[in-house]
Amino acid sequence: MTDKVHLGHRARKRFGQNFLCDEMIIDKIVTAIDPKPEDNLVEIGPGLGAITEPVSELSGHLTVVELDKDLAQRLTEHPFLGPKLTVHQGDAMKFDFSSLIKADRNKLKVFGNLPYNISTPLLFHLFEFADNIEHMHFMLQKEVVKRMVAGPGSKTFGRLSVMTQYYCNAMPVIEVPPECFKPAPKVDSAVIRLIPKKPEQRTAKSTKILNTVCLEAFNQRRKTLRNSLANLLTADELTSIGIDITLRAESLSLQQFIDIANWIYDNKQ
Ligand SMILES: C[S@@+](CC[C@H](N)C(=O)[O-])C[C@H]1O[C@@H](n2cnc3c(N)ncnc32)[C@H](O)[C@@H]1O
Repeated sequence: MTDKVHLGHRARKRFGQNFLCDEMIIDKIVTAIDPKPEDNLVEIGPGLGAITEPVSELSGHLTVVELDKDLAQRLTEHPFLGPKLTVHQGDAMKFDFSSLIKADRNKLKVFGNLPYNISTPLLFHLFEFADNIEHMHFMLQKEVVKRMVAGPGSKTFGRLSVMTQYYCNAMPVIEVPPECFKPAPKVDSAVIRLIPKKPEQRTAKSTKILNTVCLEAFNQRRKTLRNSLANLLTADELTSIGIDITLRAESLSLQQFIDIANWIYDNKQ
């Protein structure tokens, strides 16, 4: 039970609270973020400030978005940290990250040890702001990181892989065992670096359609594309785009997913 109380705060499971307590890992994360005074830094879920504090020492200022009212208040009132922070108490999944871009401010550098229970929808929300973001560093479940970086042919290649790689160049940077957190999660963790691609590299005419194609294709991943995509296109239509209808979703490249989505956009809208 005592494991659940860290720095006088009882961890709330519903907010996905697992606080980092390993100085070496914190150091590695801060080195990966490489904070500078001119940076427009944003942390999601600062919690008790494990990463916030060393980042603020290097940057002088950062914005934080924290859902837990007690933790947000604790940070605001913190004698040393408080003055260096702009604290937004609220849900990062509803936060308009573009509101932090001001004429005199650089693109955002976003980071956080994310609440694992909402990490996928939160990542999708952040992808919407790809044009406002320079880079992101997130601690996630190692399984999620594996899925994000998986390529065609891999068992973990799925919608999260396609959508992550559509928006960003993604690379795992640090592996983190459970004992580096209080309380310790039941799973291994890893930090991923995400660098949004330039708008001209993101050639889907509708990301909504791209997402739908992924949902349909991977929903029944053991089926061939002729069957799994039957709700969206006929076998002839798929063949006309150059897709082998006897393949499964896990064999398609990112570009082929984009080609299918753009064909639907051009012909079925
Ligand atoms: C895994 S903890 C990380 C805390 C701290 N950054 C650390 O590394 O020790 C996740 C943090 O995200 C906060 N959180 C949970 N859901 C959130 C949401 N929807 N929006 C913003 N913050 C959230 C939690 O309250 C908690 O502080």
